[in-house]
Amino acid sequence: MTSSSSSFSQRMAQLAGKKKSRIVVALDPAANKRNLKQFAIRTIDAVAGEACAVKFNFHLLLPLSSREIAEVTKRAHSRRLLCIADIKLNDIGDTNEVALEHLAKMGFDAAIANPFMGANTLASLAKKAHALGMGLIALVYMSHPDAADGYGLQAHGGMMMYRIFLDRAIKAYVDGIVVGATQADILNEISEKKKELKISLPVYSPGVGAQGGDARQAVKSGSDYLIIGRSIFQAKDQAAAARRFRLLAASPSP
Ligand SMILES: O=C(O)c1cc(=O)[nH]c(=O)n1[C@@H]1O[C@H](COP(=O)(O)O)[C@@H](O)[C@H]1O
Repeated sequence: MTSSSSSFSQRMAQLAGKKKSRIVVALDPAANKRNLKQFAIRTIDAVAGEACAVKFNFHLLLPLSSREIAEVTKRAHSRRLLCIADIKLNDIGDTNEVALEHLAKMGFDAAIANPFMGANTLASLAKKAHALGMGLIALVYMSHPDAADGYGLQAHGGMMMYRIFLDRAIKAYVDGIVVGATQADILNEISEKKKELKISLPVYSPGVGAQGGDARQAVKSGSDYLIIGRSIFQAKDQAAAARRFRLLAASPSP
């Protein structure tokens, strides 16, 4: 799907519209799980009708070969799911670019990066991603309990780190940002900021379910897509679990 002429954000929006789904399923098997490729393919087949993308973290990217990963991304594409590589990239420009090139070859449609790398390096990376036909998603405020230790720091001059990251993400023309579903205040603030700036910047929110975040509340606060792992792939009936979250996200609480 990387060869398509439309942007990653457009492809996500189209699939989300067609499937009436805001769900991105994180394929994060435990370290002792066997047959990882089969796990990924089975999960993809189960959730394909309920989700618009799948996300690969180091759970799969480290143990599988690049050929196996390419087979899995191909399967996902055949089931109309986009593929996001979650490597939270944060390095010097040259290294970032080599990483993106490898991910593009394996069939990824987008990658997640950390704006901590710096404003110019992030902007170059977004440009590189677009040249490869990929999207870039930037972390702005993570979902875990001590995310405030980094994203909630006050930087030099008194500005909060997450506001600096948001500013970098906007100026770099990234295709989306990550803000935890557990960060309702930040989601609301960013939603207001987007309205004020009249920009459309898709917000991807992990943290629903296993981490305690609420799907309906997150969407009400401004999440466009929900990244959900354990609550879906560990369910006995993965399709039913994905459907439940799809429907919850489709009807945000009043
Ligand atoms: O970038 C991410 O995807 C991410 C950012 C974040 O702030 N919090 C977060 O949990 N994630 C990822 O989202 C997934 C969440 O999985 P569950 O907690 O099992 O739903 C994992 O792959 C995390 O690495």
